[in-house]
Amino acid sequence: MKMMTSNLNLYYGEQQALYDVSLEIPQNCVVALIGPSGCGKSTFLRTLNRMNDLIGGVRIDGRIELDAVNIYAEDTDLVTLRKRVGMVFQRPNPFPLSIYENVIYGCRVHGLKDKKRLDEIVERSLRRAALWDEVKDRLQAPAMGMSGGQQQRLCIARVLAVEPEVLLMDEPCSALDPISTMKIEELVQELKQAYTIVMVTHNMQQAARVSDYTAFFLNGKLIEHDVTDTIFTNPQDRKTEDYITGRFG
Ligand SMILES: Nc1ncnc2c1ncn2[C@@H]1O[C@H](COP(=O)(O)OP(=O)(O)OP(=O)(O)O)[C@@H](O)[C@H]1O
Repeated sequence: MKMMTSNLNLYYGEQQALYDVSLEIPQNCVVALIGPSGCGKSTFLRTLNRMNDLIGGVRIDGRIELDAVNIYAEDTDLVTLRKRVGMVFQRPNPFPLSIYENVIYGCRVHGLKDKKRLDEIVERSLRRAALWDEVKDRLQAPAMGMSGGQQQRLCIARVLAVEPEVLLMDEPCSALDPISTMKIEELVQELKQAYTIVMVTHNMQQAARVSDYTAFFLNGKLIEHDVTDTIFTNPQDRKTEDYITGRFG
């Protein structure tokens, strides 16, 4: 898997939200997107699997390549793209279905029916999402009855069930308590062995703890990106330094 953006600009109607963003996303790494509110982190994240297409009046130019193919090409199949590049949202958003049905939701959409195969996928995905032991005896229980942290891991299991290559996470811990947050952070560390993860976070300690690379955005521009340790100990740009030392944002 090789993903990169080059000279990416995005406009909401007349208003430009991203300026000339060029970023490479290395395989089997965690890339953290940081920056003050409104700087374009979520907008950038959503371009990577074309979720912005769902918003009226959005226009982009520049390129986003997945394995050297422009994902904004006219013949891109969006269902396949979003299967390869899955997304986890800020607030856990399970469907009002059982735990089991939540996990295999995407597989059903893709037409899979074989019960034995679906059972395997449920177990494998819940194990990968570090949730299996907590729910294996109540797979038919409603997902809405789980804790917020469990619901978020269920949403991760739901994405993993369709075997993505890239996982986009938009502040996946912002609605969670500290213990659930720690579990998700540990899980992200595990998952990067098999997946590539791009994560928006407001929390700089979290970026420092879990990511390999960090990209700092300000006013729609990518100011600086580098190995996470370098960004936090020896940033090149004064604006990055001001942000990570808490002078603004
Ligand atoms: N659906 C939309 N329609 C119009 N403008 C939008 C839309 N979504 C975001 N914007 C604008 O684009 C800019 C970037 O917003 P975005 O949500 O990407 O920033 P962010 O860094 O993720 O912020 P936060 O950390 O607060 O979530 C902002 O000026 C915002 O107002």
